[in-house]
Amino acid sequence: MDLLRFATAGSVDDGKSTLIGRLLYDSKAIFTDQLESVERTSQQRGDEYTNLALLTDGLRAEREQGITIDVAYRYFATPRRKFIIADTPGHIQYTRNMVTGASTADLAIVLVDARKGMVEQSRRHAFIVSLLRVPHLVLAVNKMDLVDWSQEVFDEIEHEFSAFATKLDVPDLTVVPISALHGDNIVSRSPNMPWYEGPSLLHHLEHVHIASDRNLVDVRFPVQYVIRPQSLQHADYRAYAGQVAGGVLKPGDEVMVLPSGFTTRITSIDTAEGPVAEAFAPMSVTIRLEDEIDISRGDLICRPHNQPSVAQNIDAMVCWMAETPLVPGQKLAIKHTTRSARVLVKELQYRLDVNSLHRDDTATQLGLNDVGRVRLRTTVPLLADEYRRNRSTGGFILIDESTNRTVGAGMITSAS
Ligand SMILES: Nc1nc2c(ncn2[C@@H]2O[C@H](COP(=O)(O)OP(=O)(O)OP(=O)(O)O)[C@@H](O)[C@H]2O)c(=O)[nH]1
Repeated sequence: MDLLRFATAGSVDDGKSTLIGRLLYDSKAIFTDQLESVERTSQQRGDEYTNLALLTDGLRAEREQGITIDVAYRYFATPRRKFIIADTPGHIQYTRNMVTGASTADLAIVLVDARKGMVEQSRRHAFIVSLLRVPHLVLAVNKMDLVDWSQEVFDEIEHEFSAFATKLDVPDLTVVPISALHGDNIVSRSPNMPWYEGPSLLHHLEHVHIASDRNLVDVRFPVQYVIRPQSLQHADYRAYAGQVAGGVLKPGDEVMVLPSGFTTRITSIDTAEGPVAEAFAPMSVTIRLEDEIDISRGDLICRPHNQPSVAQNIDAMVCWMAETPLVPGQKLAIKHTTRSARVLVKELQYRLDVNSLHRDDTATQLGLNDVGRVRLRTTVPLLADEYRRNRSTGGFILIDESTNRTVGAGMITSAS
């Protein structure tokens, strides 16, 4: 069954937790005992309705014990599709959380409160969705019950948001009026808003076409592990494990290994479920090759006539996620696909104002949650594509070597 990964974004209290709770509740993915405890707590608190946010927040609280991860993943399924929700807490360090949650998403839902309309954060969220090139964007105008299900209010928000989205290069935008609390337009079309003719939110999530979002053209297989069994019996066995980042690989295909440049052929492709006749993104597979070539972690398998850049000069858009600013001259560690290196920040070309989309080329640093364009020089070459071509081989993270914390996320605009 096909899988849709999506992320949610909204300002505090826009109703993100309630929406996720509603989707889980209505898709019956909730364990009965968890549900009963939520119902009990709601009653104790004197809530008029079962407070679905308690469900999400309860799960979230569990996860927050585990410090390192900022994003919680939740799963649910309908007969049509499986879903993974990247649930990112809205308040603190929102850019960082959003980048983490949305970087691998097929779709992002930006929530706004119908009473407040578009606020600065809505613009920022939409901008980050476009920067990360999440292929599908949904604007969910929530709390329609609190504006009397008004078409006028909805139209105005839709209009304002669409106007901003056209400046952003958002390929696919759907706008849905909902009430997460009452379930309107979540699973089925709401009788309270007969003027709305589009799909319910879940219907859209189930039907949005994602198969063609994948890059099936450029074969990219960053090697994560070299598997070499110890036993003498299998002394000649060697296989390369990793996740396909692009293209379609098949046994018999001629391939090139970078950076060495040697060519050979694929003999077989294995998965946890056994051998397969072809592999494509985002499958995790083990590949065997005809010739014994010296390959190590961080190398990349591609087709001889379709290679990524082997580059040390990287121009990229960077979302900065640390309190201490990014400044030219700084040295950082970089993680790009399965390869690690160090970089020097050579130049900050401009900082982008996410509200006006204005480029400030007098900026001398990037602060927490800032986005800007930088020029980097790496210690070893990266096997890189432009982010717009491939989100895996075009993306990277920057790490502060003294604290080992992720301080930035980057999208490559050019590599040479
Ligand atoms: N009337 C009404 N209230 C809603 C709706 N959706 C959410 N709320 C209420 O809005 C408040 C905030 O909802 P949450 O789901 O906790 O908001 P959130 O965006 O998840 O907030 P954080 O988890 O803190 O980021 C709660 O009191 C909800 O009951 C809605 O459709 N209609």
